[in-house]
Amino acid sequence: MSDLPQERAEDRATTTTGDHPIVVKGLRNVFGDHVIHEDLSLEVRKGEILGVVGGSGTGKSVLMRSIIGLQQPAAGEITVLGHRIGDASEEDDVDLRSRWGVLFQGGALFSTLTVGENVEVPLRQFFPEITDDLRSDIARFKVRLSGLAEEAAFKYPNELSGGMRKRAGLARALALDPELLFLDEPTAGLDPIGAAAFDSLTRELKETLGLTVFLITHDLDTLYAICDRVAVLADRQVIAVGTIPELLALDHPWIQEYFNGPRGRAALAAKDDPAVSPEHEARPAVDTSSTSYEEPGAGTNRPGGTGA
Ligand SMILES: Nc1ncnc2c1ncn2[C@@H]1O[C@H](COP(=O)(O)OP(=O)(O)OP(=O)(O)O)[C@@H](O)[C@H]1O
Repeated sequence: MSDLPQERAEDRATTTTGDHPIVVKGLRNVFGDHVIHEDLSLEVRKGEILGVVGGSGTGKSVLMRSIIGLQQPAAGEITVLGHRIGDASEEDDVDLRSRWGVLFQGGALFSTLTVGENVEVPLRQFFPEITDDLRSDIARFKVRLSGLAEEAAFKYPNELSGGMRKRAGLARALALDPELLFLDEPTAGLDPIGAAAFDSLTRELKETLGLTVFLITHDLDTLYAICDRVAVLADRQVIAVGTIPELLALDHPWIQEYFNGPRGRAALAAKDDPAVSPEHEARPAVDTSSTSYEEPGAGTNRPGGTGA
């Protein structure tokens, strides 16, 4: 293991869950005889966007599912917002689940419901007492907050572009004003302009809403553009956590290949070039006044072809 996680292991002794809304210790996940995680530990800092990277099949999604209680680990302790996952009473469990939002790969929208109705699903589930009108108003607000025109609330998922579906999934993830946002490959399948716009939206929402974001991605541009730190999964563990410069200083072969390979260097060059950085988008990422269905962020200069 590199120096970075070792330092973090020492930090753990003094960790308060207030500073670290997500704390994972000694996690083990196994499917049959396939060990996915072994003694995996990770802490997510309050208010950060933590990028989670690793080769395909290293267990990024399984880690996320373990944190949100959808995957029962074979061993280990997961504490989210001060509550031990798996140990909470049913009431605490419901309270906890209302404090995070999740954008699954592909959006996971109900195809027979409109976007607005999709956003209303968690509102109905967790706040059954609110009126139909208020629920509908909240849903339309979340749709706008996610950078879609309000009219998109009345569309079905199959009437939307891939980028708009991601935003619709984001609107649903934001339905309950969460403290934690989990994003599983949010820019996968988006064109470079749509991906850059989604990155900017994520950063802007994190800052305006005070979110802590756990973001699984293969997209190097996303890592450079918006992540405060990056956690690297390899060899069944989180082998390092740090800023990209900190990770680049490590000599782990996968980290070097990932960040210093041709795509990594291209993403770094793009970040350092003011002409192509996300701050220079022609349109704001969150355009709550827009009434058009045009993909938000059109006019960005994100370079193409950098998704790993
Ligand atoms: N329910 C399950 N039953 C059996 N094996 C599973 C299950 N869920 C995940 N796995 C296996 O666990 C491993 C890790 O899967 P996971 O989806 O977390 O990988 P990942 O790092 O997110 O990959 P990718 O980057 O390709 O999305 C894979 O080998 C996968 O086949």
